[in-house]
Amino acid sequence: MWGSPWRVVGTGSLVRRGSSSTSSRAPEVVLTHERYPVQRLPFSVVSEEDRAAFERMVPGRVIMDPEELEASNVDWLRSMRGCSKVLLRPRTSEEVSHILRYCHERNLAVNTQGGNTGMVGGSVPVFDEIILSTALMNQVISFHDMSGTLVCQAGCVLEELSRHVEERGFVMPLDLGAKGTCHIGGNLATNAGGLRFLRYGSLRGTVLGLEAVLADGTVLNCLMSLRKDNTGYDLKQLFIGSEGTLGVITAVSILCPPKPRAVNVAFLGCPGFAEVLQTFHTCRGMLGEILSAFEFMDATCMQLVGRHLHLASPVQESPFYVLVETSGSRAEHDAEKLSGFLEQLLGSGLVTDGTLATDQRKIKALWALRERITEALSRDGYVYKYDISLPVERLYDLVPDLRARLGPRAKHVVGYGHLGDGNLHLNVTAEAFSAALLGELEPYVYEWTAGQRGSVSAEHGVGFKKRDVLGYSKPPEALHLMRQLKTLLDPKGILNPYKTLPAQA
Ligand SMILES: O=C(O)CC[C@@H](O)C(=O)O
Ligand SMILES: [Zn+2]
Repeated sequence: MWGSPWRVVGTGSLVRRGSSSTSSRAPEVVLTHERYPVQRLPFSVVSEEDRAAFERMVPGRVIMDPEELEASNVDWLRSMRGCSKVLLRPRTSEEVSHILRYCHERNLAVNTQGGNTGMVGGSVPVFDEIILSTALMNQVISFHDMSGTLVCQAGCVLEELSRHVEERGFVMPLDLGAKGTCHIGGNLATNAGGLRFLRYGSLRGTVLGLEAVLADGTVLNCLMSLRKDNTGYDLKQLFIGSEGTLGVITAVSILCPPKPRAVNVAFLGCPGFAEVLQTFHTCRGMLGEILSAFEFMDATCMQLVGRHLHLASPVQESPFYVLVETSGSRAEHDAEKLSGFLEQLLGSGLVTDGTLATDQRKIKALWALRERITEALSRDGYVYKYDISLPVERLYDLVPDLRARLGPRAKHVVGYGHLGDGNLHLNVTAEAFSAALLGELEPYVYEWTAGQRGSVSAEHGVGFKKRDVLGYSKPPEALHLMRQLKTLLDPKGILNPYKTLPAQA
């Protein structure tokens, strides 16, 4: 019987707290330019006179204290370290404009930073770039109850926005593990994907407008709230996913869908990846439009979540686990549909055990198992991260392949991710960073991905770490056009240098 194996687990946290340095044995982070071959570009060095000028622009918000700077010079993964000596905290677009106009004139490089939760080194300086933090640009400007349109400053924390719109009967179309820390501006700048992608699609579709400050200080106000605006080039799209290299996003207008009245989550154990795929196929067909997430993780992920975060599996040990979420409008009807469907899965052998959660606390606990894998991995050692898009039927092939290839040189090789979006998170952990291990992983992983016509970055972006592998996913003509756009919008290249575009020979 389906009824008996269902068990529910205790509540878990959905917030990515602080940096991953929670482990007491976290090794010192070496300077990025010592680990990777990169030359400082000829930008000016911040002088006393510059500091005094910034102090006039953002009084009391020019940070030079080394301890405060430390948190912004090092990325969340503790894999990159810049050596910026100045962090600025503007409150308004006007202040951002004054700062950029000045930096443009003085040829000073700027690294925009939101919550600093990025995975590809895009949010931290590589050398001594000025850090422009959006932390104090955290005001909700308006919310329109009729349309569900939220307009806010770029530094609002995603989870706070979620709360704001949920109190009004709507949801943010974006949700991700770092929600307690990441900023909406950073989400747009990286075109973050996350856990609701299957349901609400890309941010490119739900963002209605934005305001950005260009490298020379020009404020580009495209903060529209219209569903339809077919007036030529859609300039906001240039800034979405540009990772702070074309302008600084200062405000956002985003369309929030109505909050689903009935959310249910099932957590299932599957005997193999073929069964995971078949379960997805069946879910799509049977659950139809109420299917809102389909995530998977392998057994090693579950072991690490147990070992490092003490979260217990709610189902019997299995080679794979699947999290299925439904979001609909009729609570009982949806729960019945899901439960009937799951019984069928169990009967067919696609699933060997499962648990169903219909109340908020249990739903959160099940999501925590999936959302907190990143945190568990960060406590396992140094993490090599790959975030790739692949044809769904090939999604897991690379994981056993790498396990065999790397043998004991890797501590763990895991695969998990947004199966419904064809997005694998392939992570390899080791005791410490090793250039030799990196050399075995790259370009192998990227060549393999390109061989499947996949993308070397499904949702985490390019940042610093992937800038030289874009050629695996984009033709030379596209890279050339990207560079031309960069030159047009940021002729001196002061905005987030060393990121997103391949290094020039
Ligand atoms: O840590 C990772 O590799 C993935 C992070 C995030 O995109 C997730 O889906 O949990
Ligand atoms: Zn993800």
